Amino acid sequence: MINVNSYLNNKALKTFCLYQALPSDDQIIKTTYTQQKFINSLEKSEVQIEQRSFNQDFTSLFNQQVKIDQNFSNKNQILIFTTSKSSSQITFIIKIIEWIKFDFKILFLKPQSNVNKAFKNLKINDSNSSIYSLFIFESIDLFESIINRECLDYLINSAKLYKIGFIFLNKNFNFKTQKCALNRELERFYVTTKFSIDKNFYVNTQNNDESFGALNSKWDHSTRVILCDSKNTILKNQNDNCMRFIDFKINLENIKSSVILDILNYASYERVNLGLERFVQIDIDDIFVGQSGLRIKSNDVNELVNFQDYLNQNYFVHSSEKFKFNLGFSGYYFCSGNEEEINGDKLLIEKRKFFTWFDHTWSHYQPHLLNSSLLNEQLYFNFDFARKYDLNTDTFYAVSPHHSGIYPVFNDLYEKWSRIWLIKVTSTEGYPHLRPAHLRRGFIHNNIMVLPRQTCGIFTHTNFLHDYPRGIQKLNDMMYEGEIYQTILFNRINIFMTHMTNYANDRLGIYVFKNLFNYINEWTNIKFKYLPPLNLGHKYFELYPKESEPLWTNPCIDKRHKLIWNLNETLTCSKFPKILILGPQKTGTTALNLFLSSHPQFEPNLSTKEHFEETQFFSSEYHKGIDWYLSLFKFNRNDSTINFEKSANYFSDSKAPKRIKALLPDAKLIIIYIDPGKRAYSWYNHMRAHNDRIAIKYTFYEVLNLEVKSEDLEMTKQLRLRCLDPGEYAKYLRKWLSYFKKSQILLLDGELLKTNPNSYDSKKKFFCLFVHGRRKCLGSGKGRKYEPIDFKSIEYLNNYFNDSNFEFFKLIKKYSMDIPIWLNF
Ligand SMILES: Nc1ncnc2c1ncn2[C@@H]1O[C@H](COP(=O)(O)OS(=O)(=O)O)[C@@H](OP(=O)(O)O)[C@H]1O
Repeated sequence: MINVNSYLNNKALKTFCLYQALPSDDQIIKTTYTQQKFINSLEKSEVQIEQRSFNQDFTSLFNQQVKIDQNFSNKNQILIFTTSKSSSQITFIIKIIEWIKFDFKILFLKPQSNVNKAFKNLKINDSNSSIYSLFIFESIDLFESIINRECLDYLINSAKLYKIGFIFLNKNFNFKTQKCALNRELERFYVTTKFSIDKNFYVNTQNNDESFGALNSKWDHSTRVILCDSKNTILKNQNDNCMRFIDFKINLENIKSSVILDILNYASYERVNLGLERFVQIDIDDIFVGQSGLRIKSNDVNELVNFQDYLNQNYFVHSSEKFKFNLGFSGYYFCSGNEEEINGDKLLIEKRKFFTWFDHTWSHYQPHLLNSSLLNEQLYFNFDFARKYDLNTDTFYAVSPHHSGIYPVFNDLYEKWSRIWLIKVTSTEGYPHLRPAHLRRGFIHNNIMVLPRQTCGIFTHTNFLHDYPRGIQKLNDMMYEGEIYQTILFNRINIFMTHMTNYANDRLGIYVFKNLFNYINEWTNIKFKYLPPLNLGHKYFELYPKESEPLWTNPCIDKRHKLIWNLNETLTCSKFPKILILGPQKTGTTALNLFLSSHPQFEPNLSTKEHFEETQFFSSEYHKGIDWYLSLFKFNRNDSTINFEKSANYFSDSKAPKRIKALLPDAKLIIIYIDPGKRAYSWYNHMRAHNDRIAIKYTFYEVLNLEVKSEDLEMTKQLRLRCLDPGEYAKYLRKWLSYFKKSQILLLDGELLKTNPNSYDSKKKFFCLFVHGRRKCLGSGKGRKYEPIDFKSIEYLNNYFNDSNFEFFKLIKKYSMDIPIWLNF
């Protein structure tokens, strides 16, 4: 047995045991555990961790498995413990958490799991303290089955102090929620029980333990949510009767979505909180577009104005801005219907000041199908139309037909929108994909904010109640607790898409929003708000700043995207590279690039003056978009040609793994390793060769030890970091393995790449190719001649990289990858 004090003072242990929950060493010592247990727990790995973050990874939960990502910044993470991916309760709760955009992690546990190891992997420490607000267990049985659970128990002990709530799901209880009623007095929750609590409803009456007395007896409006522990095991030895434990003995799908929000809110000590405000913008696309017989007439226009008033008087009562329908027009079709419809168009223009207006292209053309001058025309003609009829287009907002050009982005549209219409905000249903709708997100590209757009069950072809696809009941179901209702409940900002014909004929647009708003008003305390599009855009990215940077997905694997992408002969799916050489820098990546290129089946990216041989797309050039990226690759001559690229800084770039995963999920990745000390020295010499002031002025050893003048310190630190950091191979390899399967990654020993006999050039002192009978070596910038590394630096580097190399060694052993010759332990 080791001395507990010294053991607990060990930094590793602090991080091991959810340090966020441990305010001081004194308190840590209260937890008693033995060394053996600790060691055991580290040995066995029975747990997998999946990191989920709303803007990091859009593929739905079960499409891919992302393990251990230490790069979590969100403070209000939810940690989900489950045995399987297929538990319907877990799937359901995850969908809601994704919908409301809270970050979460999933711990996959085997029954009887040792959870300590998983907690260690979560690497929770001082700097990311209080990261969790809620732990959700698949069931109470799973919770109880966890062995070696010191950390978990400690966490429970300190749950109240650190405000971590617990929810236990259980699928065997069929629960009805008729007794729910709205309490208007409560600001915070949507639905609560009205008067007294029905004990069978929320509170488990079996539990008579005194420690629960306060919870059970003091249940009232202010206690708010469910607290119980049927088996009386979790809280048994705790004196804390105020912990927020929630045991769901219900089937989640049977309870109201608003109750689930209440519960998440309550259990997380209000940190999972969407507030009650819901911003709603309703676009009416295709104004003036539509077949004669289905278009709006005068009475439809009057009805639309009346309905807008009705919404303002009844539902947008808390909004400082008056709600206005946002009308997307195509001027070319103005007055193109029958006589009654022409009057309708004219009346709409007469009533123009009641609404806001936006460009929907002059003749409803899809921008991606137009060349530059036609696109100009489309935008200018509509612009002139707006001026002629004095339309209120001061919204900085536009939407293109069929979302064309918005996502996948068509740079020409973005550029012309900005220039001609001063557009700053748009919306689409297509980012990252149309389905699943709850994962739709926003992004900013070329200074245009792209907001997610929601559907509300009505489309251009749904104009009559009697022929609503699969019956009107289907539409009603969507409004009453179904998808449209949930859309408003779970999205703080909603932009709905409707069409002109939805306000003519049976006026399904009015039918849907009247009933929907009424139902929400009756059953929740939601406060509807309106903001003009530009302000709404700012609000969106204020709420979700992490979404601003786009994550490009591959249009070739999404049918809808493919249809509205700028596909032509030079831009085609086969151009996407299938192999990426990731680096790190100075390991021989150029040599490998050359060797591969000389093979007739492999085609490297084109080099241009601007970026030489490396595209660096997934690191620094990402904002240029995929059309730019693809312009750097040749159109494939035949099916067997494989495009590839090498950008040696991808390896240690923090964003490259996520970006490559999103665009090229099946790519093969090549990583080359040499002794990290040699790599560091090679980089130093590379910088000297590029006349870097610091590298010229100071020796390698001085740089490593920061033995420099104070005015050079900052720059030397940067150089030192570039020398050393990419050599921390385990750290980066682990990250790549959290995004890609092991089978997609090829590790190459850079020393072998140098020494593998092919044709050794005694002058160059490296292997060179023979192409058409002539020797082809790499240029003078590769395989430089410089002084051998000094002994003190070698010693320094051996020391510096010792732990990291050992980690790397263990990692590649664990994944049964080849161990490089230079790495021996
Ligand atoms: N065949 C052949 N010819 C020349 N050089 C070779 C070859 N094979 C591997 N090497 C080693 O590659 C080192 C340069 O690595 P990179 O090409 O990855 O550098 S870079 O990051 O692209 O700048 C380069 O580093 P230096 O020796 O420091 O110049 C070489 O050690």
